[in-house]
Amino acid sequence: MLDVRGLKKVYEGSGRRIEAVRDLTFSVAAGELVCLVGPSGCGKTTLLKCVGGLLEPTAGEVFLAGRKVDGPPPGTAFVFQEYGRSLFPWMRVGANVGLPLRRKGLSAARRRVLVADALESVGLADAAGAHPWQLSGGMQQRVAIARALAYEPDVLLMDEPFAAVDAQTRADLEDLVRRLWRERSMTVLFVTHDIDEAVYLGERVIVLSASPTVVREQLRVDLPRERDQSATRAAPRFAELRTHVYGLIQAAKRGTAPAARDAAVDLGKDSPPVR
Ligand SMILES: Nc1ncnc2c1ncn2[C@@H]1O[C@H](COP(=O)(O)OP(=O)(O)OP(=O)(O)O)[C@@H](O)[C@H]1O
Repeated sequence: MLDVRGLKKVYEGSGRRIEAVRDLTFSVAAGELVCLVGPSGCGKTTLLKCVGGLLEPTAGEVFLAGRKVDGPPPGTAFVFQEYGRSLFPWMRVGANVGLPLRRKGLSAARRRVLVADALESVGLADAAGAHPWQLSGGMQQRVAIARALAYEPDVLLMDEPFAAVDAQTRADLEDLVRRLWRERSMTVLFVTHDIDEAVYLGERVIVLSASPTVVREQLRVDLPRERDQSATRAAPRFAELRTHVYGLIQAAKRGTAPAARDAAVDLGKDSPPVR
């Protein structure tokens, strides 16, 4: 579905040259929910923008459903971290959610159905007439998710979408993403710097190195498909996986290989190979 091959991104300008992403290669299968996790500043946002066609790679290529990405691909929706900036404050919630649908050339009646359905999916059926600033941060982020859903994307790209909400709201939104992923059979690429969030949400976790970024390891999350904030996070396997990823991230920050004991943990034997 999604193929990232030899992706490199160098920012140049004002006499500075920053190699944000060095050489990234990985694939995401159709209908997979994959979390990308890495140290702060390792180029996660840069990578996601390249995948979403918002930024041109310096080298390498991104393919989506077999087509090379050279601009925002149809069928792809973004949810960003900064919901406050991604919703238009002067537009009501329903209008915000329906805005991208205008590009699809749908009838007004069909747009109304999609907007209502998306708001219902995120538990905000009653909020269509409100302005974003009348809602809490968590509700605003649910509006941003509804806007992405209304577009009926095949691929949902999420860039640290819950970084700015409180812990309880975050847990609810994590469960919302897993539910919507299952119900709508979307491919989801979810970027986070939060290790627990990556392991809780993902069917697979791709761990990135520090910048300039490469894939450090990929591991399959062999937790039950039905996840629960209490039971899953208390499971020994959850602890094992998060400890392993934590070790990788710490080693990435130091620029060293992970400790031998940690590397020996039986993890991700069925993971796709890192190419
Ligand atoms: N437009 C830009 N111009 C120049 N440098 C940039 C630009 N955007 C990002 N960078 C640099 O590229 C590197 C990676 O940044 P990026 O935002 O992609 O990382 P990140 O992993 O998403 O960060 P964080 O975890 O803090 O959100 C950083 O060194 C950053 O300063």
